[in-house]
Amino acid sequence: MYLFVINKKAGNGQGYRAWIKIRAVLDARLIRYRYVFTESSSHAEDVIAAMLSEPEPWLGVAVIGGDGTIHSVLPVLKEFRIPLAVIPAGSGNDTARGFGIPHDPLSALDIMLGGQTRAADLIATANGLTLTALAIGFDAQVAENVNASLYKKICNVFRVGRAAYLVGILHTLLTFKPCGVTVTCDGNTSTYQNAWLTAVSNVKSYGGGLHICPEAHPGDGQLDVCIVHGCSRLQLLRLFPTVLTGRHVRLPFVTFLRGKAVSVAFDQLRLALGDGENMSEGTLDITVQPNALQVYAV
Ligand SMILES: Nc1ncnc2c1ncn2[C@@H]1O[C@H](COP(=O)(O)OP(=O)(O)OP(=O)(O)O)[C@@H](O)[C@H]1O
Repeated sequence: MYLFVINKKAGNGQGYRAWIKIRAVLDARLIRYRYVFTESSSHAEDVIAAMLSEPEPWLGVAVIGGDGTIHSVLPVLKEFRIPLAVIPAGSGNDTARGFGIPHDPLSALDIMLGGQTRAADLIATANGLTLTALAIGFDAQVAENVNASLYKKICNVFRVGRAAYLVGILHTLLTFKPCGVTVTCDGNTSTYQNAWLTAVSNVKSYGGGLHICPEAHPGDGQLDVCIVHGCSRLQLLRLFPTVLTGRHVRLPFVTFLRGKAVSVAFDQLRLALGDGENMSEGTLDITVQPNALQVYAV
């Protein structure tokens, strides 16, 4: 028995359209499933926990939505030890990208029905679990601005979700001011002046395909950290096209760290997002939870 969790709003309605296609295939192939349309993160947690408590032989929870919807089910999947299947229907879809899951809903369904799972680490903070990446500082502010914007909706209509993040970078550059950050990684502490962002990542990309930590692997038991510091606005602007391909690793104002426990303290209050969802605004103590989740992937 599979449980489908559908966020109709994800990707500006892509969630619902994907579900219509998926349901037709499930019915035609006589696959046993149940489904639920969730309204919010808290609704999802409650309703999924109640359903998974029923004595069914649950094979997996398939999320039809974006990274935020997946984020909402992580605690319950971890608790019940049920594998996650991803049917990408959001605007960013970095979870799908990180696990090599195709964008087409029926191809993604085939990955789940293929039955192969991979162990994935989770990123843990006092405010909850994250699967893809924690974005702290400028990158979080970009995502926050994008989520609240009209241009995200327009880009989703034209199925160019990534373009919304590029507009968001320009928008955020106009107001954001860098400050110092102190990062402790597995006990080693360093301070960086004029820091724009610190990303703590489990997969290579965030923000709809920005390869912020190109060496990250979701099952390696490690957190990959990228700190961008000591550069001008123009240099930051020129950094982003290079992040699309991961070429920013060569830039002198980009520092990478890797470890199991990371603490990030900006000198000023900075927004932190996990999987694109609001996590906190203060110092973050972050640890990796190795192999805490199974994900259907090839
Ligand atoms: N389980 C859920 N059911 C319904 N709505 C949810 C759920 N979890 C989160 N949400 C809300 O729906 C919003 C959109 O969902 P989601 O983040 O999955 O799609 P997206 O923003 O289009 O894609 P992406 O996160 O991949 O860029 C979230 O930001 C959150 O406010």
